[in-house]
Amino acid sequence: MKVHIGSDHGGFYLKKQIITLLKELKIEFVEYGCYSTNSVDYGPIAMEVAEEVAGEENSRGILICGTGIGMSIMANKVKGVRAALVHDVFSAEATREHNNSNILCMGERVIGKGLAVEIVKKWLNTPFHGGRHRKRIDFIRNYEETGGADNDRKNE
Ligand SMILES: O=C(CO)[C@H](O)[C@H](O)[C@H](O)COP(=O)(O)O
Repeated sequence: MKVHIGSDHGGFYLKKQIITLLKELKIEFVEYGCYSTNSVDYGPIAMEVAEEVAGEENSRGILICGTGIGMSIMANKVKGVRAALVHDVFSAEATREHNNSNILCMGERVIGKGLAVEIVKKWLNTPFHGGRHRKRIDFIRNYEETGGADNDRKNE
């Protein structure tokens, strides 16, 4: 698995700490901006990471800003991306098992390093459960591809 990791200025320090973790875990990664605490916009960074993840099989993304919200909104605009904004370990596990999320978003102004590290470890190591969750993801994918034209609007 390869991890694409980026942040804006609001997530810069936490990105560096997570990169240290990825090195310790010997996980291949590519770092994207930003490269200092100078103010930048999260949109272009989220877009770049999200497009890489969407275009490369078996890759994942980690995006960090002040809250994780701007990053997750932008990343989820990219077809094939399922970005999850996560600030607890339970959700980190659930979003892998249920949503097969391929991008993890976090907010440096929301959680500390210790919790963020536990979230990343859980998120990286938890497999997708498939089964009933697969058709729910297919529903989203179909919406992306067709605008929902033939999505069944009934909940079965
Ligand atoms: O997009 C965000 C909020 O949803 C991020 O937290 C940004 O990092 C934040 O908006 C940046 O704010 P700043 O006041 O420009 O540092």
